[in-house]
Formats: sequence, C-alpha cells, structure tokens
Amino acid sequence: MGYAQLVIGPAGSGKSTYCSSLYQHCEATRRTIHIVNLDPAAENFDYPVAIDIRELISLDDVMEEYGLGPNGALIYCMEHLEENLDEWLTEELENYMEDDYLVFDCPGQIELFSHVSALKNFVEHLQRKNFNVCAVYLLDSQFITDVTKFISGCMSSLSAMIQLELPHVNILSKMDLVTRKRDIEDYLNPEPMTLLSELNKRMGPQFQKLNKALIDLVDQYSMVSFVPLDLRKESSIQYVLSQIDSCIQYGEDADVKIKDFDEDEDQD
Ligand SMILES: Nc1nc2c(ncn2[C@@H]2O[C@H](COP(=O)(O)OP(=O)(O)OP(=O)(O)O)[C@@H](O)[C@H]2O)c(=O)[nH]1
Ligand SMILES: [Mg+2]
Repeated sequence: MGYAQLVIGPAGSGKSTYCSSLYQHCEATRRTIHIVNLDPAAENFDYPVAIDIRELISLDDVMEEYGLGPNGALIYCMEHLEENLDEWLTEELENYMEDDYLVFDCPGQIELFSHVSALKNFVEHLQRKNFNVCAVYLLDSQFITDVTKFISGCMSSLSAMIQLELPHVNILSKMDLVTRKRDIEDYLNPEPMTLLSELNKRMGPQFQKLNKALIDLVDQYSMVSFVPLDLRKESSIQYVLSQIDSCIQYGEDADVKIKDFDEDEDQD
C-alpha cells in the first residue's frame, strides 16, 4: 500500500509552498516523502521534484502548436496526462515502492477539480495502483474576511469533494499573514446557525431561502471545518500532517508520534 496527498486549491492559494515546507519538515523529522509536480506551467521549485509532468508534455509546446492560451493549454496537458496514465504514470510509479508517500502538487485551475475528468481519472489510477489518496484542499486565509467569501470557498472545496470522492482535508493557508486571529477563528468550526444569520444580514431578503439551502448543504457535508496552517510553526505543519495521515491510515501500525500543537491555536 502506498500513500498520496493530492494538493489542490485555487491559483496562488499556497500549494507549492506547502509542498516545499512539508518536504523540509519531513526531512528534519527523518521521514521520507516524494513530491510530484503535476503543474506543466511550473518553472521554479523549492523542493526536489521526484516525478515531473513536464517530462511528459510541455505547456509552451502545446500553446505554440495549438494556438491555445495558458489555461486552455493547461487543460490540454492534463487531458494528455489522462490519456497516458497507463504508459507514463505507471512507469514512473514503478520507481516507488510499497509504503512510499507521494505528494502531488497540482495546478490551480479550479475547473480541474470541479468538472474536468482528468484529475478524477488520475486519482482512480493511483487507487488501482494501491495508493491510499487524500485530497488536501488549500484556501487562502486572506480571502476569508467575511461570511460570503467563506461560503464561496466552502462551495469550491465541496465541488472538489464531490468530484474526486476522496477523504478530504481543508486547510486555511497563510495564517502568518492574519493579523486579527479572532476574525478567522470564527470560521474554523463555525455554528451553521451563526453563519446563516450573518449571511442573511449581509444579503437582501430575497436570498433567505437560498442562504438556508447553502448553509444546510455545507452543514450536511460536514464541510465547515478548516485546519489553519502557519508555515512558520513546525507544530502547525505537524498537526496538519497528522490530520492527513490519519485520513489515509498512514502509520497506523507504526507508533507515529504527534507533537502537541500550540495551545493558543485552539485546534481540534
Ligand atoms: N506569507 C505567506 N505567503 C505564502 C504562503 N504560502 C504561499 N505564499 C505566497 O503566495 C504566493 C503563491 O504561493 P504558491 O505556493 O506558488 O501558490 P500555488 O497554490 O502553488 O499557486 P499556483 O501553482 O499558481 O496555483 C507566493 O508568492 C508565495 O510566496 C504562506 O504560508 N505565507
Ligand atoms: Mg504551484
């Protein structure tokens, strides 16, 4: 059995930075992980790239050859990956053994985890190869400044959850930039009824039924739970990792130690 994190989230939400911090953290704690670049548009890496989609296909070539813009070309690349799962990916994965832990740094185009099938088929391929996969959805804490943005973030995470059908961990990234922690804390594990009344206050009376439906949806999928991530703190990285590990049952046999996280972070 192998283990895998699929790191997804909107453009610029901090996926690649998370991957490199996770790599460093694991190095320091003498744990081996391998980071895979699935973004054909990426150019600079702060982590050693174990497998690289750019060896399969180049974004620039696709743009030139088919006259596509960067987003269209990216979708083309991911569909090309989808068509080459059996040859390319299978071969690349052969270098990794049972018990290996792979972290996939994905592109940020949200269509990839809402309605394009490439990533879904990619995940199914990994599962056929005996990988336990967890979706790690990053949302930039800078955007969670009010209830409407929070709900919109939940909806995009929810669409990834429904599309990919994977164990799912939501992360609020860039917590080091949050000056008023209190504002964010309200959104870490909020009461659905509080969210609803805030939403109703923000929006016109004609939206009340819709607001109720949205909050019910978010509540029923027990989506309203985000783990804050502050990359300056090893304890925060460790906590996030332990949440993901338990989702994919990593280290259930081994005695994996989970360090206490800072008390002021009030996570549960
Ligand atoms: N202060 C701070 N900045 C961050 C953090 N994580 C990422 N950033 C910055 O946010 C920007 C985007 O980060 P990336 O890691 O490239 O984001 P990404 O999700 O990989 O972006 P795409 O691959 O383009 O979708 C960069 O300028 C990072 O330096 C963080 O935890 N704290
Ligand atoms: Mg990136």
